[in-house]
Amino acid sequence: MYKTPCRKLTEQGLATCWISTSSYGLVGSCVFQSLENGARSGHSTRCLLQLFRSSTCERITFQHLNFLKRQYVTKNTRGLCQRAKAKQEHLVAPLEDQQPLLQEETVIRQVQQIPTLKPPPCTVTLPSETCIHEGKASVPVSEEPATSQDAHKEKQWKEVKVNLEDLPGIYARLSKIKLTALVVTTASAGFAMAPVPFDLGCFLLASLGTGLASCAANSINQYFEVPFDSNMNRTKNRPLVRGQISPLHAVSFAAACAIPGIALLTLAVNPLTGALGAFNIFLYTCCYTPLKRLSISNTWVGSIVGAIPPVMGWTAATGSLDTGALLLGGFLYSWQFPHFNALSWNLREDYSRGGYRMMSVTHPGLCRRVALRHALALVGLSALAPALDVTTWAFPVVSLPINLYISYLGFRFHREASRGSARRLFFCSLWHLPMLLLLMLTCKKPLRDKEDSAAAAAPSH
Ligand code: HEM
Ligand SMILES: CC(C)=CCC/C(C)=C/CC/C(C)=C/COP(=O)(O)OP(=O)(O)O
Repeated sequence: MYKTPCRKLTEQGLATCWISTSSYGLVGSCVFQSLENGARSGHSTRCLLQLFRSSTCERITFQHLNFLKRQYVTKNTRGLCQRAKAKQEHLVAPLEDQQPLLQEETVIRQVQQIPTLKPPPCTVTLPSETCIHEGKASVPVSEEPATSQDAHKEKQWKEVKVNLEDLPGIYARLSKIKLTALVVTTASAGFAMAPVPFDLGCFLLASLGTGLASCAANSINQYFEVPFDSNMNRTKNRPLVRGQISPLHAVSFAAACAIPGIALLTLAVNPLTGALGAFNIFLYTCCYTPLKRLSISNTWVGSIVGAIPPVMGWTAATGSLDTGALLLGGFLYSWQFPHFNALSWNLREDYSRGGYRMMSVTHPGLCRRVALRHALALVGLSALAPALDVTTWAFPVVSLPINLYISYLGFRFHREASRGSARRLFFCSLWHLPMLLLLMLTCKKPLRDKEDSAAAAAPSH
């Protein structure tokens, strides 16, 4: 009886391991965020945060890591405080609208004529002047009438406070949750297609680990692309671009997903699957993401990233990398070209504004040819499946209609090069993949057939 290579860790040991690692990371990032929120509002929380931070000022903190300095100047690091001077009231920023100021001045004059109304003295702490670790007193601002205080407050740099109930939605968008869901589906299909008895525990652990790894990869990808995403209509509302969470929070979330995810895959499934997951995070964040701005070859690298999850599903079930795993990966590899090339066709302006090197922008003919070529490749791969003993011969027949349809749309996209043909091909790709995987599962080669054919192939003594 075939024993799946799924490591038989005790359930509670495994659960403890995962819960402790990921909850530390997640709780850590939430606590950090709520402390940061609290520090802005309450003095006691500020002392607590100061305690937390001053206790770590000798040790390396996140703020010392260069890559986090880039986007946001944090308030609590000596070298990072901006020495902005409080803006003189009469100096108005060039982009500021003069109108409200004129109204304010009239209102101020009216207010000053009313003898009883004396606005209370106010002390406003300017963020750039509140280097918490220096414990600087708040900078007193001369007594101003109420309305201009509001105007003054309006001009101040404000940190966006995260409401804890918004975090699930923010994390979902950081993880590109719909893309991650389909990635996990492909990994599950790879697991289910493997020629071994189905192990539910291993299946769930492999799916969870792959999903966490995908969430981590997408979060890091978005962290690296903040400056460019802000230039694209499609991505300008992403959490980091809008400042809904800090880079430190996003990176903590990515770590809180990556560490337990890869640990689950390595310890609870098998080292090969864990290694593939870690490699894929590296490939997506450190190869594909920078390549997007350098060369059109990024799409081929991205297709490898998308092809690895079904291979991980197969290796999770079998513990080995064989032709069936590569076939599943081949399906995903080819599927991504019609999927993305069609999508990017209607995003050419956006992609060029974001400074990305995409075929649709620089090589439009190649973009359409590659999409058609790989749509047709899906027909060929479906015929290969029974030859490699992954499915029965019914699969190429039942999958032919949807493969011919996506190829037809690919042909129209290639010939017409219109927005409509591109949109139809992209949306077709979103249902074609799950449908193809479902048909593959229904046509999976029965195990006993495999054992019979293996026995028949074995030399008789
Ligand atoms: C070369 C590889 C790929 C590239 C360049 C790519 C690119 C994209 C882009 C730019 C979008 C639009 C996202 C948005 O609306 O902001 C998208 C949507 C999507 N992609 Fe891909 N993708 C690739 C591979 C994959 C893979 C491997 C999967 C899953 C197996 C996938 C599943 C999806 C899904 C489900 C959507 C719709 C998500 C939504 O509407 O929010 N993609 N893809
Ligand atoms: C196990 C594991 C690590 C799986 C990772 C799977 C994964 C994240 C696949 C995505 C493939 C891909 C290139 C998407 C486009 O990203 P993009 O940056 O071009 O999309 P964007 O422009 O919308 O940000």
